[in-house]
Amino acid sequence: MTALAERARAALDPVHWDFFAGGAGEERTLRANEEAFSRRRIVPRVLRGVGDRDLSTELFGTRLSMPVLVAPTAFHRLAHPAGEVGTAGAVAASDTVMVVSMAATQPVEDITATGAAVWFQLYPQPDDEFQRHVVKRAEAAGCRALVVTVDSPVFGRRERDRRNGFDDLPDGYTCENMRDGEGRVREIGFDPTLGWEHVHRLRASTGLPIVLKGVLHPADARLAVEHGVDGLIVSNHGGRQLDGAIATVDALPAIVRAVDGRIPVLVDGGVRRGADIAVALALGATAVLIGRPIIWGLAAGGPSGVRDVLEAFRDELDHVLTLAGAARPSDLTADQVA
Ligand SMILES: Cc1cc2nc3c(=O)[nH]c(=O)nc-3n(C[C@H](O)[C@H](O)[C@H](O)COP(=O)(O)O)c2cc1C
Ligand SMILES: CCCCCCC(=O)C(=O)O
Repeated sequence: MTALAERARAALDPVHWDFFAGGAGEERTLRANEEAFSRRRIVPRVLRGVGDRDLSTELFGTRLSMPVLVAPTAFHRLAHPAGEVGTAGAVAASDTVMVVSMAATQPVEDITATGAAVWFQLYPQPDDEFQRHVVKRAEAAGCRALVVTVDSPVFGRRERDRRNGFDDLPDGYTCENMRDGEGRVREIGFDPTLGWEHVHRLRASTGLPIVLKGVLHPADARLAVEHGVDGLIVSNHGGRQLDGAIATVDALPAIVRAVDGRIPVLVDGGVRRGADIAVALALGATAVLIGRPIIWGLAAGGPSGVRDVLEAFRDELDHVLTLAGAARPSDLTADQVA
């Protein structure tokens, strides 16, 4: 465990630590994500006159200062009283993008009011009318893209949570963006009957870019492009859904080949160091998302802890790029990963 994770663990209620840290089943996929990055080796290029580096990256009309986004994660107020608003403040200061979870514990309007660039994550909701309501609210709040999580036809078996009896937010906390037109908080629906027609309905209901999160098979990546999706996140939900699923960096190359540059491909799961980001970029990802380390920063140090995590990733990536002979993320190539 990293020193930061240890500080977070010390700050958190043990049941909440298990919720944040845990995965599904035996947590094979949770471990596999980090192990798969650890196995990769970078093959540096030399004498390339790298000079000043430029880490900035554009996604759907937003310029990010680095190819690192904050992944959607639930329940930030359980990590720190500053909650998602605190995380967003750090994201604004680091000039990148926060993907706000549908299970956020603060209203999306308060989160975008920090000035952070925000995308809104949505579990596809079986009730179309309610889903339209949530999407319109995210649009009105200024969210710049919708991230639709497609790896959760049912909720994963989180054995730590089952042992701890943790199945709901404690009193005093709610999923603030699950309120319906009457202001009542709805349960998040998980529906195994949903298919591509659901994406069509969503496409018809919003002009925002739609990014599918949780794609691991190249055939699904091809279908996503055919169905008019604007971007993909190669993700296994940080090992919280299908235990035994392929590690994300192992799935990435085939998906990049299937997409063939038609839409951006992002990846998350197990990204812990600047070298992991460089590997993902070299294998064709446009950017990565960070899940648990952001929560550890928030739990251990509040908004400034999140800022420290983001700036550490920037610093490490810049260092790795220089040593690998790349002035920009796009200079890295797949032949630089062994
Ligand atoms: C505590 C926690 C809550 C999460 N909540 C959501 C969520 O609400 N929606 C979602 O699409 N993914 C959710 N995820 C998955 C993350 O978006 C992301 O895929 C994963 O955390 C990346 O792996 P990493 O934690 O190893 O960086 C959650 C992950 C964690 C650890
Ligand atoms: C009952 C809804 C809880 C959503 C929690 C999100 C989460 O932990 C995850 O997606 O992982």
